[in-house]
Amino acid sequence: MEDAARTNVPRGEFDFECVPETDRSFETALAKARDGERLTVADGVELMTTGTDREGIDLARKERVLEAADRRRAEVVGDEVTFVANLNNNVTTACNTGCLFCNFKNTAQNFEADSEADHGGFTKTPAESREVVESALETGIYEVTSVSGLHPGLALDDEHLEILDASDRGDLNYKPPAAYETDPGTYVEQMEAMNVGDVHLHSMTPEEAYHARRGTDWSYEEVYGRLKEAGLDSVPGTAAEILVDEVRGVICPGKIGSDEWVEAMEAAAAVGLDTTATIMYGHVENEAHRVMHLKRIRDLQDRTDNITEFVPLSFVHPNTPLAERGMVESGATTHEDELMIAVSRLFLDNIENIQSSWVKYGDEQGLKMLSCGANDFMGTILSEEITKRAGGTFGEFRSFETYVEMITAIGRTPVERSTDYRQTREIDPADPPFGPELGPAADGTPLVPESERSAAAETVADD
Ligand SMILES: C[S@@+](CC[C@H](N)C(=O)[O-])C[C@H]1O[C@@H](n2cnc3c(N)ncnc32)[C@H](O)[C@@H]1O
Ligand SMILES: Nc1c(NC[C@H](O)[C@H](O)[C@H](O)CO)[nH]c(=O)[nH]c1=O
Ligand SMILES: N[C@@H](Cc1ccc(O)cc1)C(=O)O
Ligand code: SF4
Repeated sequence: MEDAARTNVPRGEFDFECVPETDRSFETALAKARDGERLTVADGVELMTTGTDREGIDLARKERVLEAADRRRAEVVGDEVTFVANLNNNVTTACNTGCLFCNFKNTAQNFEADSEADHGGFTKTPAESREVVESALETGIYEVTSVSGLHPGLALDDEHLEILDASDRGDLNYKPPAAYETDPGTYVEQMEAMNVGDVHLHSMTPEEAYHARRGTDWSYEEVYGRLKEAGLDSVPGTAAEILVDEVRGVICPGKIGSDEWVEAMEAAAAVGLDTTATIMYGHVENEAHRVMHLKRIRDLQDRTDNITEFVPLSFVHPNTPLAERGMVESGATTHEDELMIAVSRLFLDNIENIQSSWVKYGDEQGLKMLSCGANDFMGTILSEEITKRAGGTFGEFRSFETYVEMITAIGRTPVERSTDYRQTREIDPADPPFGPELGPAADGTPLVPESERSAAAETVADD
């Protein structure tokens, strides 16, 4: 009875050990933040809650936190707002991991060759992935981000397939690829397929790397080493969610634990790959969990120094199991979102770039975040499935023109960047047209996504 009640309690009523209580004061924490001193978790909690001495968010205090973060942003990275010309290419939505915040996935059984189910998901063969990337590359894109469901037929490479085929363990989340209507190939084959013409391949989250070594004694170094060989350039630090196991136990009990996530990220760093880091917040967790997560990321970066950006991902709730089961009624409020960005900037003194996601916040609030501590405004992405399927409504593409217009409207400088931020190009707003120039096939021509390209061609044909 108690168990059932607990899994259905609304937001804020979970039985967590970590709670936002401290013996510090908001004023002391803010003074430390303004002086650039390294913050403790207690300091971070004071800032994130605008003081544990008061109920709710104190709006005057919130403004002071945002101001401190905005000032820090200006000191660390100046007034430039960066963005990248990239494409999302998700390989498959088949996944049995069962994360309760996710509506991107579809039950893998529905993808089997003999299934009649109309599941609405997709799997791409390596050849299909290559086509998507090739076509985007022609338009001037130079990064492909690829994150996918943990398809039971996906293995690292042929050697991994052999190991999985020979195993009689029933707990490996494996079924031979031939059992599925569409064969996704192996991870290595997908990397090789997407590694077209100097494109930067940003793929294989720690959760995917875990899937790519299941049933073997291979280390994460071994796995990331082979993937790098196949063309992988950097690793998306998603699957982090909240790196506190009592929260993971509620929202993603099927996922790797926090320690293993960190282990995989360290391995990626050890083989010379850059990574990003994320937090997905605004579901069942509290402010203490958010700051403990930041601490784990800061500690990791102290050791690896390979995290190029931190990305707060605000939970999108409408179509998710968490919402459907009545475990949450909404995502974070705008005030919480702003504090999340600001405290990330102040707490993560060893990560230069804080990303504002227009997918999660929309244009207006996404721009506001650039004055709350964020300095990066994501990428063009061309297609988006994760947030859309969860019920997000902010679309799937932003053109360079839109970026330049938005960023200049808030008095900041638009700057095109490479995935790793090592290459940047300031854009002159008085010199249109605007298009990517940093990639191999990027000659400044404005980007037009595939859907609009065919629509435009039809219009011409109609005339
Ligand atoms: C959908 S997974 C795909 C990659 C891989 N299956 C994994 O879990 O790492 C990528 C990330 O999307 C984010 N995500 C999923 N559902 C979301 C939602 N409803 N709102 C916000 N972010 C979400 C999570 O942070 C998750 O780790
Ligand atoms: N914040 C979101 C991102 N961010 C990733 C960037 O687009 C880019 O790949 C990264 O900065 C490396 O250059 N991507 C999404 O699809 N959705 C987001 O909400
Ligand atoms: N795929 C993630 C976003 C993401 C991807 C790559 C990153 O490096 C960071 C964030 C989402 O939409 O939720
Ligand atoms: S977040 Fe990733 S692992 Fe979890 S259900 Fe969604 S696709 Fe699967």
